[in-house]
Amino acid sequence: MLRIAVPNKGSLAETASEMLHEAGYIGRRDPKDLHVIDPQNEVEFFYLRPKDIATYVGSGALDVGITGRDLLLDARMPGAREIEALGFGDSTFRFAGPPGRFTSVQDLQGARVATAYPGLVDAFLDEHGVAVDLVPLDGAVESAVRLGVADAVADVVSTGTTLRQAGLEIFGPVLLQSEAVLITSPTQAEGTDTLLRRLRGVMVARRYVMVDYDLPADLVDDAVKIAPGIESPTIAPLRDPAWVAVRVMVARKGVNQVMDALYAIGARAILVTAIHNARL
Ligand SMILES: Nc1ncnc2c1ncn2[C@@H]1O[C@H](COP(=O)(O)OP(=O)(O)OP(=O)(O)O)[C@@H](O)[C@H]1O
Ligand SMILES: O=P(O)(O)OC[C@H]1O[C@H](OP(=O)(O)OP(=O)(O)O)[C@H](O)[C@@H]1O
Ligand SMILES: [Mg+2]
Repeated sequence: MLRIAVPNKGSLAETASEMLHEAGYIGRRDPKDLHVIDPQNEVEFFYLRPKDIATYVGSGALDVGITGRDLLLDARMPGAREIEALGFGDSTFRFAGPPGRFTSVQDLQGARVATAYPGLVDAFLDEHGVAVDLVPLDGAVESAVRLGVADAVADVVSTGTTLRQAGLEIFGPVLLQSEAVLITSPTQAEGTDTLLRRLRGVMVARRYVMVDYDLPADLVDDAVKIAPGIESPTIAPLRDPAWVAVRVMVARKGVNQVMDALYAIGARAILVTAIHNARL
């Protein structure tokens, strides 16, 4: 049985569980369940704090896990490595301080820096030759400056609202672009490939839609330039020999622009349908 670590709460938990469900695995019946066995798929799920997942996987106690790239780096577990970015839980990791107080990472020399990711921040500052006084906190680190326990913070930024509300301004380099990732233990366990293929299928289904439309046959080259698909569109004859039916995968994000452009060149009966799953 493949032993899989899944976030039990926090920003990544819900989407991670949804993806596994869409990939055909059974999930938790109760949000308090710590361990679920899925004998049909020969996997076992362990619901753990996202911050701890790299520790379990890096030590080999569990085979694979879903966590954040920032949490993986913060754990400093040389055994655990990222094998796939999962396309959700995006964030950036930044320094912030009182407006105008710091402009570059070098300005942090000797300052007190509060963070819930001391491993990640320490490694970054080491690389840049900056020595600071790290103040490790568990969360809500934005308040540390106002409350006088730190001069600056290093934290996850998504919309930037929390920083703004705390009266802090981002400065210096992006430490990291993070998202949810699939990580594996040093020896990639049997069954990991199947899990990976299933998760890739779910990502394709989330990112793409299927577009069907009818088109005058002499416009196929123009239409294929607008929507080339992943491999190549399927072209089928219609009863009217002057027309064809086209079926093509299109990125969900830009599908309305693609529909407008296809309509503009003469495509009609343009239909968009969801893809529920895929193996490319
Ligand atoms: N807006 C966000 N706030 C916090 N973490 C986020 C956000 N968006 C994405 N993430 C990612 O989620 C992971 C952190 O999840 P984790 O569950 O540890 O913290 P959390 O979402 O802050 O939960 P909690 O604070 O309730 O424990 C990181 O990989 C982080 O980059
Ligand atoms: O840029 P934003 O969209 O405002 O999001 C980022 C904030 O969200 C998270 O905090 P969370 O609510 O998880 O609380 P925590 O600090 O206690 O973890 C994170 O630690 C930042 O503080
Ligand atoms: Mg948090």
